[in-house]
Amino acid sequence: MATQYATVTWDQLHRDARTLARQLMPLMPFRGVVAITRGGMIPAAIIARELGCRVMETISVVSYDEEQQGDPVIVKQPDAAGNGEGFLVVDDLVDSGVTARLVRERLPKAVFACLYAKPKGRDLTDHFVTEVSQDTWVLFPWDTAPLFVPPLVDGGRDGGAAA
Ligand SMILES: O=P(O)(O)OC[C@H]1O[C@H](OP(=O)(O)OP(=O)(O)O)[C@H](O)[C@@H]1O
Ligand SMILES: Nc1nc2[nH]cnc2c(=O)[nH]1
Ligand SMILES: [Mg+2]
Repeated sequence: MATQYATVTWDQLHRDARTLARQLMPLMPFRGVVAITRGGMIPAAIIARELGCRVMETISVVSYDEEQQGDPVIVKQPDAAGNGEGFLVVDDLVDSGVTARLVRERLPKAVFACLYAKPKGRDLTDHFVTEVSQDTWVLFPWDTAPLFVPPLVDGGRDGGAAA
């Protein structure tokens, strides 16, 4: 169970996706990009734009219900990617590594990249931008919304420092 949360803004996500694309430039060209849905779709689109990739495929793995992990199942196959040769697989993050392991079994020849990596899953990704601790739950911009926080003088929590 996560003991802390890290909020990623749209700006930060875009910067991190561009940083990852820069890391991947030496591996060009790719035949296409495979996004692990759903979390990998926006990072994959940003990276495909930076690398000039027009061919995009998806693989859908279902394993989490909120923060609770179950057995992973591929509910949509990446048929256009064959065994992954020449393809770049993109996800938002690796946590336990369960999703990445299953996708790598399905696409053994692909290069795997994600924005954020927790220690347990780090070795399952070929590339990542930032490591976060295992007990941190990353909140992506599509998971969150800006909220009104009452001023301290009105009895509000410390919205800036403690949020
Ligand atoms: O390394 P793991 O422990 O497998 O966790 C990482 C996976 O979990 C999240 O996806 P999720 O299953 O929540 O689905 P979503 O992308 O559709 O939100 C995240 O987007 C990764 O794909
Ligand atoms: N949003 C989100 N989904 C996850 N799936 C596995 N770990 C995480 C995480 O830290 N944040
Ligand atoms: Mg996911």
